[in-house]
Amino acid sequence: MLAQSIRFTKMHGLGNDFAVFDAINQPLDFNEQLVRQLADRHEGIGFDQLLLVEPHAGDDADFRYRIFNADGSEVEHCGNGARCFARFVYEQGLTQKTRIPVMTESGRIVLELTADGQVTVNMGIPRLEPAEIPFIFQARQMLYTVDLGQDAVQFAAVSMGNPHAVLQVADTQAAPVESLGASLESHPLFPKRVNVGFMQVINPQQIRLRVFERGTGETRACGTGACAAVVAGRLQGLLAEQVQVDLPGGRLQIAWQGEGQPVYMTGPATTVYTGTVTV
Ligand SMILES: N[C@@H](CCC[C@H](N)C(=O)O)C(=O)O
Repeated sequence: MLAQSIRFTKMHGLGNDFAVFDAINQPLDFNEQLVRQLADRHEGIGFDQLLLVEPHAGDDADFRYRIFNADGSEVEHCGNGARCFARFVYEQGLTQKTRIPVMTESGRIVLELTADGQVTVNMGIPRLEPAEIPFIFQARQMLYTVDLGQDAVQFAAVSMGNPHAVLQVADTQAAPVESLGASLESHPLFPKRVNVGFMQVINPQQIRLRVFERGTGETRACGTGACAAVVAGRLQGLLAEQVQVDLPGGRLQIAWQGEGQPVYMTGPATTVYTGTVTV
């Protein structure tokens, strides 16, 4: 096959980094192996996720937003990526709108570029039934206990379009993010694997959070993880409607009125550089 040079933009949301590709103006054909190769931080571009901007057929959204983890798996949603997606389509002149409806694998979300340079995303309504996460458990519970061999762990399970387990910890600095994150990520009770958040409640308006992401490992920030943690914390009566989430890479504002309502996420989206890569 002939080598092809393709344009991309390197972006990040609080240090959760992306290569964003415009698949409207250039022909692209990614597969799992190519994504892994491009994600390699020594031999590729290096990123946590690859984001694809595609046309959307239908008038319910302006674009199709696709997401691939660094391990090549295609996933349903990415919150930090959604903010970068909005900045990308606006900066590249693919839209003049500042309120942009996009279609993801898990449904329609709305991205809004705000006057202060931030991006607010209506992240949709969280799903809590085990089958919707998906999580193999008979009935919905506020907290689930799962045996991991020597230890039993307790967590809340939330789908923000993608699956999350949220554990409460006394101190995120001391939390076993790598070891426990990896064991839960691929636990057989989560047939599509899971993102694992470690949440420290500072007060009802503030949490600290570290996330071991499915298909990537620990990232500096996880937008859907921040939403899932606030949903889990609110359902347990620990958090207020507006919560500041402090991640290793910086701060997100999350707002959730309660069950049946969408979650709103606000934070920055940064363009780093534009380049070409030959594949
Ligand atoms: N970094 C993301 C989430 C990316 C997808 C996730 N790893 C998954 O597999 O569901 C975010 O900001 O939400």
